[in-house]
Amino acid sequence: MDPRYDIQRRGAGGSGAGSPALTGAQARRRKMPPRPADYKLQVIIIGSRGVGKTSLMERFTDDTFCEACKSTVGVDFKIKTVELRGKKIRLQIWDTAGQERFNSITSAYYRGAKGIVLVYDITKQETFDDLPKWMKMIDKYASEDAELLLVGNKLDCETDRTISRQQGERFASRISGMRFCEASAKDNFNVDEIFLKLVNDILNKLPLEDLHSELSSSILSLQPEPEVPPELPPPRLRCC
Ligand SMILES: Nc1nc2c(ncn2[C@@H]2O[C@H](COP(=O)(O)OP(=O)(O)OP(=O)(O)O)[C@@H](O)[C@H]2O)c(=O)[nH]1
Repeated sequence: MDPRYDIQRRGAGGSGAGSPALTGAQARRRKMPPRPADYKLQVIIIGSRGVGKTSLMERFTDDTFCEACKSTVGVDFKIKTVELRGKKIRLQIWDTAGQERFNSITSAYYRGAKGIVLVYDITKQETFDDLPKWMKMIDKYASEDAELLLVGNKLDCETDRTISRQQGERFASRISGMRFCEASAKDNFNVDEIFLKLVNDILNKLPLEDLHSELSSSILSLQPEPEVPPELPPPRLRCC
């Protein structure tokens, strides 16, 4: 049994030598502290303006969709805890601005990401043509072992499609280890799969020592975490 949970149960149950036994009602009133996450992972979503990066993140974290989203300025993030393979994983998802003028800000977030979701819009040729430019950003700023997933978004707009599924697959197949899928943030199609598959691949790839260090950093972060990791610039503001 994982010793961490053993310690927590003893604390919460109060049945140790020095603690008086609780009545049933007292025990029910006393809340069990939430089980800490086993791992903490960061993933980043990149791609050209308007492809649906924010929409994919918000669909996954809050199950919401905004028809008229404001463009992201700089970066934003959301956290979602998922359970996978019996482990609790605290996923920090960084949503970046697609506009090139923010590249100097967004590039700072690549390094810590264990997974990168590169998004294009299946109805907009230019967002697909931009992919090599995003790959250059990945090569320059991301960790070499980051998991990569290419996503063709807006699958609900099939009638306006300009990029075939085969084109997306072909692009991904030319990049070592890159996975591919099509999705729709609007219709909530394949959105959970994007993030869960990525997390699963990250867990598969992490060497044992890394798993242990991810684990210890989770154990250490028992106090509330700062809204923004201190070494990073402040999150984006939304503009019209
Ligand atoms: N039809 C359809 N529209 C979508 C989908 N995902 C996003 N959109 C729309 O596309 C527009 C841009 O979405 P965002 O999520 O803001 O795109 P983004 O990539 O974050 O854009 P930037 O922040 O400017 O880089 C919005 O009007 C969304 O409603 C989708 O799956 N289908």
